[in-house]
Amino acid sequence: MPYVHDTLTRLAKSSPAQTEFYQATEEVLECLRPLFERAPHYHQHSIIERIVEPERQVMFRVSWVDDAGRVQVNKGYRVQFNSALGPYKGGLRFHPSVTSGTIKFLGFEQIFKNALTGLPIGGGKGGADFDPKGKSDNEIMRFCQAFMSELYRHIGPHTDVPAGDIGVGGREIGYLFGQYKRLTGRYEGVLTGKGLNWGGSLGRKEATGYGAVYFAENMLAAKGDALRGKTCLVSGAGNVAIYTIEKLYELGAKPVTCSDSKGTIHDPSGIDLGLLKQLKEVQRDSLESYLHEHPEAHYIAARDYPQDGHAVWRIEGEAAFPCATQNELTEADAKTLLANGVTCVSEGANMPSTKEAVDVFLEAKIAYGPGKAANAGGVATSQLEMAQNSSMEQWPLDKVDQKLKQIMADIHRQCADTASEFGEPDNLVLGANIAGFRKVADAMIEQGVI
Ligand SMILES: NC(=O)C1=CN([C@@H]2O[C@H](COP(=O)(O)OP(=O)(O)OC[C@H]3O[C@@H](n4cnc5c(N)ncnc54)[C@H](O)[C@@H]3O)[C@@H](O)[C@H]2O)C=CC1
Ligand SMILES: O=C(O)CCC(=O)C(=O)O
Repeated sequence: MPYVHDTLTRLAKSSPAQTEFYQATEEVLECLRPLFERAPHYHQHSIIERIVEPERQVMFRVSWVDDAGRVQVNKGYRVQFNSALGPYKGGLRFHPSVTSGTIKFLGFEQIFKNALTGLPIGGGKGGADFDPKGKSDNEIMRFCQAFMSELYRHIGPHTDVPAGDIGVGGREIGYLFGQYKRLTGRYEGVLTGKGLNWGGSLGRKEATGYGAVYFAENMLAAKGDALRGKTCLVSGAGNVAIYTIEKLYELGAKPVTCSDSKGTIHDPSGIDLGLLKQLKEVQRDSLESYLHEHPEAHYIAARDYPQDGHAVWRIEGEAAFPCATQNELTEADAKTLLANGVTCVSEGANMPSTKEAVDVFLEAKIAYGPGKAANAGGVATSQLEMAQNSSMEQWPLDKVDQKLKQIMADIHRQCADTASEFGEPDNLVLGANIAGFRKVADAMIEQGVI
């Protein structure tokens, strides 16, 4: 259909050099072809033209002073992509690779992910090209305060509610919240992922990883299978990876890998979760230190791995959980995973598989859960945090976890039903994109041209 090509050509002209954003857009638009054939009114309302354009983008300078007294400058972003279903909702990423294209791809994915949760949240994302690695606590605090000194004007509990993503965890949310409160004088649910004794929700920290594992369990159950007893490959070593590993153990599976930007750990007897948490959540150390406690484990340094792809995906296993970053799993990786007997891939990260890798999974008809469905448990639980904040309650952990489990089952059912409705029952990419898009597009039509 010409509209995919036309839209991408227009985007390339109006928003140059945003390759990750084009990749995310192309996937969604390709999936919408059969919907548009059945429902041409989406064309008449120019929904595609409107949905690929953020409602608002803020770019700003973040100036802060490092420990040596030097002034440092970074670039900050908040993209308020779509508010058809509710206030903008989505994380903040602090990583040196961040550009406006990164934030736009993440914000675009967030629209459909948030729609799939069935909760009243629109799509947004933000961040900065700031590198938290090697910074002192005081530098992190000063950066967060400087970042919020601009961001606070654009957010609010009923307009836009940021949260964490790569490089933004509980510590950063604390500093951001403190500065928002200082600037506005308001104590309100303007951020999620907050500390448990000042407005946070039990279960939010764990939710993205747990949700990705629940999603895998749903995909496997639909095929008469389960995670119990399976050897699992996990990439990343941050928030999502750690709680993916924790839930895999709880469900009787054996996670044998994790990775950070410097290298991969393969521990055939199972990743030592207590040690991983200590290294990454407390010491903020490199994974190589895992070997001090477990000299029998294998460490593959990223610099020694020049091939196309990532070391995690070349290790034998039966289920795979990419939980690090975008495009970390290539076509060659996907082929190796299949050759090694992987039958389930559930994406904790956003867009971790390249387009070619996704095609390999879809062709093989394995249980493949795309990020916008499989990792939606994090943002869904953020919305549960918003609900608790607005009613000034704190729910017990089992209530939050039951809701999370149900939300992940509902997302899986929606994706699977929609995929079947369009004649491709195994294609949850198609199902997720059409199901998410329909909700947003229908709301946009009902709300008029704005
Ligand atoms: N935190 C959340 O609630 C959610 C996060 N996500 C996505 O999950 C992914 C991971 O995010 P978090 O765990 O929150 O971030 P994090 O900052 O806690 O951890 C990211 C981890 O991935 C590793 N990593 C980054 N680049 C890598 C590379 N090229 N190779 C190997 N490892 C690499 C880092 O070393 C780090 O250990 C991202 O794609 C994020 O957008 C998705 C939904 C919600
Ligand atoms: O919890 C949130 O609001 C956002 C989570 C997020 O950034 C994501 O789903 O990618």
